[in-house]
Amino acid sequence: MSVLLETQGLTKRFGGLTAVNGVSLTVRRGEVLGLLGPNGSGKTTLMNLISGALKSSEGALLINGKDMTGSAPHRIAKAGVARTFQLVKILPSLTLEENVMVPAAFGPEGLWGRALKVQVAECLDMVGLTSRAGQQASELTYIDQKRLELARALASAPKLLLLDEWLAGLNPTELHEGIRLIRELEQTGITIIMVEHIMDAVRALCPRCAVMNSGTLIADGPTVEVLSDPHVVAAYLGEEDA
Ligand SMILES: Nc1ncnc2c1ncn2[C@@H]1O[C@H](COP(=O)(O)OP(=O)(O)OP(=O)(O)O)[C@@H](O)[C@H]1O
Repeated sequence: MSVLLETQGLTKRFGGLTAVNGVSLTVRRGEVLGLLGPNGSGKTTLMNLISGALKSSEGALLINGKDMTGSAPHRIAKAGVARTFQLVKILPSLTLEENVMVPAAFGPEGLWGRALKVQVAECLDMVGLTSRAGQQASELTYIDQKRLELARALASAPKLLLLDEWLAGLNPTELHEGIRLIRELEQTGITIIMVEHIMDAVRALCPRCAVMNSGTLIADGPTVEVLSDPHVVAAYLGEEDA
């Protein structure tokens, strides 16, 4: 598997606070990487650096071998990165179809006409929302809002999908559905980095995980090994285990 994403000593300072501190991470095509760590350890900031929402203070970001350090979010999106947010971002007054149409038409793919229709239909189908395409987004349940957000992220046909606690807040049945959905996505060959606190989901979906603490990467390896590392368990995961 070839390398899709590489961060080299990526660092982000907010005034005197170093939120991400020299993180070097390599993600290969088709991998599903779990990004773990206690609250405030820098996971979302790292996702923001990868998506271009934040510019790094130091270090480099390479996507598909290309140096994208300091690039604007739309350039990084064009390079194949899409994301979901911790707090769902959908357009409540629009239909589901329109919600997906917006990023498909105005995102890096810039689709129109028949190609746009096909892409919207495929994305809604991938997340199981085809039968509700014409419904208004405000009418959706929480899990369906999450599905829609995922469809919006998929609209730009990303190579790398960043999921920021996409499974958070789901009840056990919904969680089961959510895990199944991510597994289906994985089978399409897409590369995924998922920030996740739900350890059952991490075990089910991520063969590899990386753990952050106070902005620093403290573990990176096969999930079984990382999660059973006594230091990781005791210091960072014990209280979070679901
Ligand atoms: N825009 C900002 N300005 C100042 N400080 C920030 C900013 N964004 C994040 N931080 C700080 O950076 C640190 C890392 O935050 P971050 O949100 O990346 O952690 P996290 O691991 O994603 O936490 P959580 O699991 O709670 O979402 C925290 O101390 C946070 O308060």
